[in-house]
Amino acid sequence: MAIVLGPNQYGKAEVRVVAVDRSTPRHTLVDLNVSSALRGDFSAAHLTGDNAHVLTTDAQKNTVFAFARDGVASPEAFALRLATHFAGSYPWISGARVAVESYGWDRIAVGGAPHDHAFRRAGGEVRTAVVTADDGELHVVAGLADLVVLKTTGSEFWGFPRDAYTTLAETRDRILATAVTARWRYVGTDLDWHGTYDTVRTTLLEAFASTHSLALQQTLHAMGAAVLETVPEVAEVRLSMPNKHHFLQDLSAFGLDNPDVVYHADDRPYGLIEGTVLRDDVPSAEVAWQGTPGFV
Ligand SMILES: O=c1[nH]c(=O)c2[nH]c(=O)[nH]c2[nH]1
Repeated sequence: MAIVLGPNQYGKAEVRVVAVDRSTPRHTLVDLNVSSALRGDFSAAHLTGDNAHVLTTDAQKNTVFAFARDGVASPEAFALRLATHFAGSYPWISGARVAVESYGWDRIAVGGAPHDHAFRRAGGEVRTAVVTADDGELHVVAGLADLVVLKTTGSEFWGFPRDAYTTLAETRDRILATAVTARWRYVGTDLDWHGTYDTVRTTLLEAFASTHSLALQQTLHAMGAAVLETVPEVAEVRLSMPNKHHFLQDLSAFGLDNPDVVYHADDRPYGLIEGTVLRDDVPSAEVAWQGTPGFV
C-alpha cells in the first residue's frame, strides 16, 4: 500500500475588510468577509515541507486589502478580480476559489431623513421581553440584542492616560461600530408594547447617529438618556455595547496610500462598554433583572 496525497487546497479564511467611500459628505461603505483558497501543485509542502510553491495565506490576505483600495464595486466583481489574480500568479497554481460574504448596511433615519454617515446593519436584531411576577408585582423588561450600527465619522477618542502599556494613538476621527444589546424596564403593565418598542428602538438609533462621540461610553449614556427623555414609561435602560474595532490597514508595503478608505474589521478582542442609565425618582427593582444574561 502506498500513501498518497489527495485533493488539497489552502488559503486565508474570513478576511474582514471594510472600505469607505468618503468622496462626498454622504459616505458609502462596503463590508466584506473574504475567503480565498488555492489549488495546484502543493505536494512538496505537504510531503517535505518545501514551501517554494506556497503563496502565503498572509499574502492572500494582503491582496484582499490592497485590491479593496481601488474600490470593491460588487462582491462578484471583487471575487472575480481576486480569483483571476491568484489563479494567474504562479504556473503551479491551477485554480483559486474566492468566496465573498457582503454585509448590507442601511442608513439610520434621523427625524425621517437618512443619515450621511451613520448606518445600521441590515438583517435585524432580536427583540426580547422578560416578565417577572414577584410578591404580587409584575415587572416588564423589554429589550433588543445585536442591533449592529456603525458611523464612518463623528467619533473621536483622546485624552486618556498613558501608562507604560498604553500604545493606542489618540484619534479625532475614527469608525465607531457596535452591536447594541439594550434592556429597559417599564413602569406599568398596560402599554402599547409594539409602539413603545419601536419608539425606544428609533430613539436608540437616532441618538447613536446624532451624538458626536468622544467615547463609546458617552454614546452609551446619550442613547440611554434619550430613551428616558422620550419614553416616560421607561424607568431604566441597561446597555451592553462591544466596541467593534476597525483598524486602518497599512498598505504602504504595496506602494499604496490609505486615506481612511480600507479598514480591517477585527472581531476580537473587543472593548466591552456597559452601563445603566436610570431615573433617580423611580424605585429600583433588582428582581426584574434576575437571570438576565451578562451585564444587562
Ligand atoms: O470609546 C472608547 N472607549 C474606551 O474605553 C476605549 N478604550 C480603547 O482602547 N478604545 C476605546 N474607545
